[in-house]
Amino acid sequence: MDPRARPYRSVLYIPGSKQRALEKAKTLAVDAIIFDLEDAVAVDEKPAARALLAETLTAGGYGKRARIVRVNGLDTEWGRDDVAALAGVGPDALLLPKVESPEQLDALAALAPGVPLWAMMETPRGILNAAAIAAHPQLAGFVMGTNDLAKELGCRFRADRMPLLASLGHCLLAARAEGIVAVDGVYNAFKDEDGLKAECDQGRDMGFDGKTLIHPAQVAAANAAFAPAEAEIDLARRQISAFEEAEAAGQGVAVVDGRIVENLHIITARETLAKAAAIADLEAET
Ligand SMILES: CC(C)(COP(=O)(O)OP(=O)(O)OC[C@H]1O[C@@H](n2cnc3c(N)ncnc32)[C@H](O)[C@@H]1OP(=O)(O)O)[C@@H](O)C(=O)NCCC(=O)NCCSC(=O)C[C@H](O)C(=O)O
Ligand SMILES: [Mg+2]
Repeated sequence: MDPRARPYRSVLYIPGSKQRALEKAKTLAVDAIIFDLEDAVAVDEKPAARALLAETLTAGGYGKRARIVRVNGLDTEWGRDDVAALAGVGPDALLLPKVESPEQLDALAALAPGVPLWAMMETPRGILNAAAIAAHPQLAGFVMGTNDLAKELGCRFRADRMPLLASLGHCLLAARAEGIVAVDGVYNAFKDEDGLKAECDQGRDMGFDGKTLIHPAQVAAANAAFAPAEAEIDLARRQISAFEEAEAAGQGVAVVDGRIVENLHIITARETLAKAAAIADLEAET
């Protein structure tokens, strides 16, 4: 199945230790949830969070929201127990942090056969190996870990994210080459609506499928930024109709709003309409 067939506009992290937030998520209009056992959970709380998450996911109640579990790295004392407890409770994917090589995914795949895997891209070595990681046969998605990446690079946080753009673009190339999902990193200042909107728009402009979020207040902005706008849907329809008319008249090119429309634009137009339909389906059921 095409991993990009479903929307990933809003992908909300929830610390696996926070029962109230785990409940709250059942009411939020998110496309996907990352149930986190890694950095959002304190060391002393990890075993209890793992047990709570296994119980919570077994009980269900998350509707059509994609359920992604971020386990601890397999080189930590918790990683293997996380996978043992959660691979069997029906997650839509397991997310491995700080992936640097396809061999790390092999190790996770051996513990979770058949479960789709996602990779956090957040270290310089991981970014450099993005093409090989994206090509792993069980991999379905990348999540950009821009906090860890900024830490590793020693760069400053800037509104335009200039220091991170090479890494973001490199991972997008790798994801698109393999047809997997690519979700942008988090925006830490969760009360800054304007800043969040600007960063969502930048991620959408670059080609990301959506944005990872840390707070419910961020959901609406991400859903809006990563959905096709009404004007884009209208243009897609008009392009398809004009191109079909041109083809019927024996021509390979149409003109819409003063711009040429060729077969390649029709592929994009159809993808826009398919994405809008997938979002409508999801919103009808969550
Ligand atoms: C940032 C927070 C610590 C803020 O928490 P809090 O002060 O409790 O927020 P509010 O009081 O405004 O909460 C209002 C209600 O919303 C619920 N809530 C809060 N956050 C979430 C959430 N993430 N998911 C679901 N529900 C949430 C509260 O429970 C309140 O509910 P109610 O009382 O019933 O109305 C907190 O938001 C938080 O912990 N966020 C997640 C932080 C996190 O997951 N961090 C790790 C991921 S980021 C990262 O590591 C990325 C990557 O690896 C990298 O390197 O970049
Ligand atoms: Mg991280």
